[in-house]
Order: sequence, then structure tokens, then C-alpha cells
Amino acid sequence: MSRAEGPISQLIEAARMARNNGYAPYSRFTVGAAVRLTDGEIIAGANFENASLGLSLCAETVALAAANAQGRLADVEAIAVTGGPADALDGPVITPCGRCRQILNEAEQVAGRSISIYCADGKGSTVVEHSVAALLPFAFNPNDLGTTSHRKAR
Ligand SMILES: O=c1ccn([C@H]2C[C@H](O)[C@@H](CO)O2)c(=O)[nH]1
Ligand SMILES: [Zn+2]
Repeated sequence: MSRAEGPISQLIEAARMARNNGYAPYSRFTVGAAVRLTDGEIIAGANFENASLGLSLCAETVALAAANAQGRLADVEAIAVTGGPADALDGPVITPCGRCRQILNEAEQVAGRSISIYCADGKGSTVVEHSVAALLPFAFNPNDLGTTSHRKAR
């Protein structure tokens, strides 16, 4: 899809704004993500690097952890991600890394619904939609541990 409209473009704009807060002094590649909840609330995240380089956190993971910190992990229905070189306004269409895909899969299992992933270029003009299942086929699931305790009691 190109130039998204309505709630999708709103979510991408939130991700683009969050990208400004990316802490990326080592890679100089800033990333923003924004999660949309079932009631329309948007929760943002930005990448958060560390001098111990391998400890860096991706924007998607930060946004999902922020939703969890508000007790809203089960309400996640979509996520947008955008990023690029810190000194440029644009950037390529990026898709979540492998670790974030596994974390998105966990959120999907908790939410009990599929989560739409909107991958936007830096300008937000090109948007590619993916599902978790498409990005992470044959995922390792909470059910594989023989537990259902990831499901929220309602
Ligand atoms: O989907 C992605 C890909 C990369 N990054 C971050 C990790 C690191 O801080 C920087 C360069 O890989 O971008 C994200 O936040 N999300
Ligand atoms: Zn990641």
C-alpha cells in the first residue's frame, strides 16, 4: 500500500514522531514504533541502545513493553514501525527484527487476535502491511510450554 489513510496514517505518524526520541548513538539509526490498542489509544516506543552494544532494545519491543506496563498487552491490535539514519528524515521500509517478531508473537498469543504490522519508510509514504504469521512462520508459542497461563483471565 502507498500513502495510508485514517487510523493507519495516524499510527505511522506516531511512529515517525517517536523516531525522534530514538537513542542510537552507536548505530546512528533511529527507529520509532507505535502500538494501537482496541480502544484507539496509541503507545509509542523508540530504540534504546546501550554502550554494551548487544543489549540494545528495538523500538517495537519498547512499545510493546510500554503497553504491557500499562496493563494493556492484551489490547494490542496493530503496530507501526519506521526508521532510518539519524541524520536523514527518510529511510527504507524496515520490518521488525527476528527478536521483535518473537515478542510480537507473544503479544498476539496474549491478545488472542492477529496484530497488523505496518512497516513504513521514513517519510511514511510507502507502507507495507504484514501479519505476525507471515513474518514468523512455525513460531514457538506459549502453548508449546504446556501452559495456558499467558491468557489473561477476564
Ligand atoms: O526493526 C528494527 C530494526 C532495528 N532497530 C534498531 C536496533 C538498533 O538500535 C538500530 C540499528 O539496528 O535500529 C529497531 O529498533 N527496529
Ligand atoms: Zn527488533
